Amino acid sequence: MQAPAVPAVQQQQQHCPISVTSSGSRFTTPAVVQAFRLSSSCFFHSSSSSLRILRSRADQPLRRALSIPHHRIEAMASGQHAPISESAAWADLKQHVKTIEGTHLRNLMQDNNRCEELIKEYDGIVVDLSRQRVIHDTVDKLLNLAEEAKLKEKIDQMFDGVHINETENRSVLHAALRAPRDEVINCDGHNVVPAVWDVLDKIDAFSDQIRSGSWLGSTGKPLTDVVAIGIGGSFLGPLFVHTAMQTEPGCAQAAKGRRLRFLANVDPIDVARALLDLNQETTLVVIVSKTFTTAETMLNARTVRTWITSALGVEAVSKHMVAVSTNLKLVKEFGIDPANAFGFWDWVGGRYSVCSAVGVLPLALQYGFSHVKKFLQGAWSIDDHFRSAPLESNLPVLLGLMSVWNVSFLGCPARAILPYCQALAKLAPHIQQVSMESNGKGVSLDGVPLPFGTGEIDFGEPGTNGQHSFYQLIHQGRVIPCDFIGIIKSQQSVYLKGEQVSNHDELMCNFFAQADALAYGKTREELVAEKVPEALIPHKMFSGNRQSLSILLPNLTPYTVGQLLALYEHRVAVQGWIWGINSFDQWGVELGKSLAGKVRTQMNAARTKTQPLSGFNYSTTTLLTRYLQGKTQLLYPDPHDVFPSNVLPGFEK
Ligand SMILES: O=P(O)(O)OC[C@H]1O[C@](O)(CO)[C@@H](O)[C@@H]1O
Repeated sequence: MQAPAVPAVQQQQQHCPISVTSSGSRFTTPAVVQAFRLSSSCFFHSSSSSLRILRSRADQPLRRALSIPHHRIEAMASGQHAPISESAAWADLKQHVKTIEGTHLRNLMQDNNRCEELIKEYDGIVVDLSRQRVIHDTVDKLLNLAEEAKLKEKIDQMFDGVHINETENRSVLHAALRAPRDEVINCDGHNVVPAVWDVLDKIDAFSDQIRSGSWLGSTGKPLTDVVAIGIGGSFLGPLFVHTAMQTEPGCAQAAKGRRLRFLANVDPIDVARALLDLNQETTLVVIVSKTFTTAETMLNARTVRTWITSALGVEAVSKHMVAVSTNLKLVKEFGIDPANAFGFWDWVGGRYSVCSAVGVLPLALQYGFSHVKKFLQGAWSIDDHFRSAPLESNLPVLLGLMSVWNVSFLGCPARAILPYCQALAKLAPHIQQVSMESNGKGVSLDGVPLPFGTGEIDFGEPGTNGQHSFYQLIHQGRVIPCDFIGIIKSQQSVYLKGEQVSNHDELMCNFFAQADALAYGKTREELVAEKVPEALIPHKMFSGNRQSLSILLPNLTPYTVGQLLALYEHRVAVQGWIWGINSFDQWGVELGKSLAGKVRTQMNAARTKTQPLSGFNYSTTTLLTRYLQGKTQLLYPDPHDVFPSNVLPGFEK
């Protein structure tokens, strides 16, 4: 690795007088040097004499000489951190963009040494970064940026249980959820690993009771079907892992005769879909909510409780409903025996909770705990790598840095997640939440508006389906950095006699082809050589030079699913730490929730007392009025229970 670049301010220092005269005052050398030191650091501290000088009325020539804007001096004085974009490492990367703009991946890919340097491997996972628009220097400069952002310290702080989620005053310890029994991970002075394993052991025993039939429903029948009710992080992660495990032969075998459904949306259509063909007598309902207050989840929980009790009576709740939450008080108030509740902790963020009981319970019920344990072990393999590997060979760090490079320097705010594996169909929706809820922020950790955009717009579909959908835009329209994810040994094997390749090989041919198509493109010369008519040449040209990265997994087992999950989770955290934001809160979801509450109150008043709407703008009033006048709506007051009635047309028996 190269030596860190000389920070811009230090370069200035070489040209700047060592003492500055301002309004007749002469500043001493140490003050100027100290100011230089402060301005070259990402972290600014108050109470230094240089700050007092800089804030004084006589400071203007000095500030100008140091290129420090007044608002920054004030921020320094109040203890705020400078945005990373004011660092020398950031400026150096901005400058470096010009060098990269003079390159093309078509040429960069010919440098085998470069490619070799950019292909990384850990615990069976190969990450190929050679199709990123980077050269050796770029990686060095990104590592300088990581150093400037104190990335290593941030990673250590996370694993040390420091309250890095500052706005909620919480630790961020989802890694502890998959730590081996003998690991020590402290939060507020206590090792949390034993408590994690208490819950895992409880899930192991409970899932075994359900699966073996030693726990029966209220009418004495085995509970073969599970409906997990939850939304956001209490849904997307478990759905992703379930979808990935469903077709894995060992898991499929273990799940024989069982069904796992998810109910997330408050839309009654989702209720109908989740309950279709299920029988209350053989159904176990798991209510999953970290807070146990989420409006959608709680209405769905009450709805399904009614579905259970209307058929089996109120006493059936104790046999047919369990809960996963950090709020065991509300679980009890809901009517679920605390003995049938599986807890977790406020140091687990909702979108990082799939390795807590949130995911482990429904998945263990479906596949048995032993399979889920392997998933946790896979995630821990990456956790351990993340906390201990040097940054230059640390997979989540490198992935995160590449994303920062693409978003903040190459101007590509979106990212496509393209698994060439149908079992990973729910990876992109899950990572959408992990990434966008974490990093879609507008202010720094200090609450200061950031002068650059953060976060990525994540979307994706499995290949090759995506190829027949949005890849046109990726090839000839906008530049969207792509993550290609391929599997060496498929969960399923099909080879038809007489076909050139097996079905999985056919899929993977596309995986390999797409990355090169994006990188190389197709030139006018190539088209001319192919005798393409002149009029069509502009339409058939591909600029190429479109970056992607490839992740190759040996197979798709619970273990590698865990690895993939942790890889993305930590990558997102790396991005957030570089940008200087809090990736672990989500205040941006609150406003819409509270406005929905206001609409709910008025909706009820309008339906029950035909009260006129008030306080809404013209647009909302018009649409709400039209909605309320609709003839197909339920009429209040006649709140008959939903089940068994015909309010779910098409699904009644
Ligand atoms: O698990 P809970 O508390 O019901 O929250 C569900 C989801 O709602 C959010 O708070 C906001 O969408 C997510 O962060 C969370 O995963």
